[in-house]
Parts: sequence; structure tokens; C-alpha cells
Amino acid sequence: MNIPAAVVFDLDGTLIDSRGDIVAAANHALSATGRRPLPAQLIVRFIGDGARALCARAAGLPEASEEVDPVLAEFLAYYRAHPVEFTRWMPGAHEVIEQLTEWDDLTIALCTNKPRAVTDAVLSALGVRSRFRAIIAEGDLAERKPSPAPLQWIARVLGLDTARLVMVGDGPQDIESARRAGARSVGLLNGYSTRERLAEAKPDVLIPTLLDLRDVVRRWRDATVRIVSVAR
Ligand SMILES: O=C(O)COP(=O)(O)O
Repeated sequence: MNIPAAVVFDLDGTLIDSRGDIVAAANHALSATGRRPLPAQLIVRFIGDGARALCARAAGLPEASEEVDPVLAEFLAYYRAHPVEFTRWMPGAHEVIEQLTEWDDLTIALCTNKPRAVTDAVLSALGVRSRFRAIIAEGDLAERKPSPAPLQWIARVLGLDTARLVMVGDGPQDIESARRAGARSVGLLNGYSTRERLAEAKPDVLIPTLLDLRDVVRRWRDATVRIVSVAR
């Protein structure tokens, strides 16, 4: 049986509330390239598919357009210099990382569409980098979530079958990536996405906050362990 062996977290909207810093960087990038700043609520809707997609949406350009390049460069430079000015832990995030690391046979990993340089800056500032046995960020691979490739990479690095991963995220990208990789998924309702968009992606479980995650993982592990021992 596939006893869950690793919990893979999404970053933005799942472990951290990064909206303030993303909005500040996006509006800096828009102003620096001669565009008008946008309301925070609008920019938040553009989060989830990586920095280039966000900059393109904010500037009203197709993602492949060369005109996105200077917007993205400004966004990244600003965000790297100001990674956690407004960023806070999501409710229960810090606690659940501590709780899950208490299980000796459970690993924690991170799978984000946030660009690698910004991910590194944020994790270092929060002092939690070393908690994650594997980290994959935007730019590390050619494909990002909702592709299954980032989760498949994590499974390979951890030496696990993807069926033993539990992906926890607030976006449909997280859930779709998990389904396509053959991993379990937990949808987090208090993140950046709407309940409708998240439910449409059909996660295995929906939870109100990360405070509920430990029980979900425990139930899966207990159920699987019992079935394995009965089968023997
Ligand atoms: O930065 C983004 O676009 C999304 O990042 P996430 O995958 O951690 O939610």
C-alpha cells in the first residue's frame, strides 16, 4: 500500500501569505516600465502560474511577448530585495511544519511556481530552508505546475513513488499537478483561490486551514498501515 511518506507544500497562499510583497513588486514593475499600478485584489488573482505569467497579466500582454521581459526584470529585482516585508505565515503553517517533522518516517518538501531566486530569498529570511528535503521552484525545470513534472522530480529526489506524496496547496494548479502525477492532494480553502476554483479541481480532501492537515495525514497513514497489516 502507498503509505504517505512525504508532504509536499505549495508556498504562496499555502505556507505564506505573500500577497503584500507580490503586490508591491508588481506595482513597482508596472510603474518602472511606465504603466499604472493596479489594485491589490486584481494582482492577487494573477498569482499562481509563476512570475512571468503574473507580470504579463498585470501588463495586459501575452506571456510570450518580449515586452514582458523588462516588467519581469523589475519585478524580480524588487522582490529579491524585499522578500518578506509584508509576508506572514499562513495560520498553522509554522506549527504544522514542526508537527510533521516529528514523524521520523515522513519527509517534507516544497513545490512552488515562485521563481527560484525569490523562493531562496523568502525561505532564507523565514529561516525554514533546511526543513525541506527537496525544493523545486519556477525555472528549475522547463515545466511548472499544473504539469506533473515538478512532483515527479521531487519523488525521484526522495526515492519515492509519486503515489506516496501528499501535495498540499491552495490553487487548482497544485491539485491538477498532483492528480496528473498520481499523488494525493489536499486543497487549502483559506488561500488565494476561490472555493469554487479549488473544488472544481477535485482535491482528495478540502481543509479550512493548515491546522487541519495533521489529522488528514494521520488518518491516511493509520488507514494504510492497518490495511497493510491485515493483508499480511
Ligand atoms: O508565484 C506563483 O505564481 C505561485 O507560487 P506557488 O506555486 O507557491 O503558489
